[in-house]
Amino acid sequence: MDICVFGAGSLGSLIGGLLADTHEVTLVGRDPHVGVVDTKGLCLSGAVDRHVSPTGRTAVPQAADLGVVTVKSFDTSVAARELATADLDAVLSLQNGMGNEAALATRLDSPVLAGTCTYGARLRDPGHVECSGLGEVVLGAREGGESALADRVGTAFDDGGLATTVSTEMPRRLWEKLTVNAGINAATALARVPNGALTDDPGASVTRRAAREAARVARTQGVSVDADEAAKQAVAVADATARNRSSMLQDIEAGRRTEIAAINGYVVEHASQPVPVNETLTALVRTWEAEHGHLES
Ligand SMILES: NC(=O)C1=CN([C@@H]2O[C@H](COP(=O)(O)OP(=O)(O)OC[C@H]3O[C@@H](n4cnc5c(N)ncnc54)[C@H](O)[C@@H]3O)[C@@H](O)[C@H]2O)C=CC1
Ligand SMILES: CC(C)(CO)C(=O)C(=O)O
Repeated sequence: MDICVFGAGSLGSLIGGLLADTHEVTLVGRDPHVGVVDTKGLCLSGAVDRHVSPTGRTAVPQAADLGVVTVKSFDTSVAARELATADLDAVLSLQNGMGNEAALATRLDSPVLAGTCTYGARLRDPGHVECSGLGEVVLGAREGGESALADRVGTAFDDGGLATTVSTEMPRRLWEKLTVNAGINAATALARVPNGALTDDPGASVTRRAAREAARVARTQGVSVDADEAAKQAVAVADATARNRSSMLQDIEAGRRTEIAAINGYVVEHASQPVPVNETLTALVRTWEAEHGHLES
């Protein structure tokens, strides 16, 4: 399969790198990283130890069987505009946060698949990405149901050695991931603590309440997510990833824009009843972003 990974930073480089021995992979990102990949190859380290040779470029190729989108959620619209210039048989988002698939589908003619990813990745140097943890990719039709296309992409990922599950319930899967991120990311970022700090009160109380609020909003959107189960799962993931610094904490520590709008901000935007914990977390992260010049356009 000819695969174009658009947004070859940490996650895109890891996923593209893992697939590069089995498929024709092009990493689309920014120099110096993609330039080094194209001339010297890509080194995978950490939980995976491999040197692979995907193509690296800064612009979208003319055509590919599959476009995999791994930009941060706030770059999805720009990514869609650039991907629209290519002839793609399908597009798959592996991003965190909600709204990415809809943003892609409204701008692209290609069918858009939804996906979640629990592999951990961190770009260490140009041409070098570290796998900070093995996980799995779950993918399927973005509105749920059976999909021959999802089956084909799932088989291609499986053949490439990625732990992959094809799901007929992607709306629920995406919301379940969102309840976890709503419970963990902003709280750890604001408190400047690893995920494990949220396994006991007072932190766990914030995590449970934010996850419950998100689950309730999911139900108003017609997606059945149990609030108590979501609360338990968010704390369980915080425990299972206790030593992780969440992606939002890493963004804040690096002075980068965060994905708050696609996580707690999405919960607030789609709530028909007050969601005070998500409102507070969103406002405080946005306050930090305003102080650091990341006002949303
Ligand atoms: N890093 C991880 O372990 C995981 C990340 N995710 C999610 O995956 C997404 C990506 O996360 P990361 O890889 O950590 O972010 P990242 O910032 O390392 O990678 C995104 C890359 O896209 C590039 N990019 C953005 N717009 C571009 C454009 N127009 N043309 C070319 N390149 C462009 C950026 O330069 C950057 O290198 C996020 O939604 C994140 O929440 C999900 C699971 C794990
Ligand atoms: C599940 C969690 C919180 C793991 O750190 C994550 O997905 C993130 O950091 O974005």
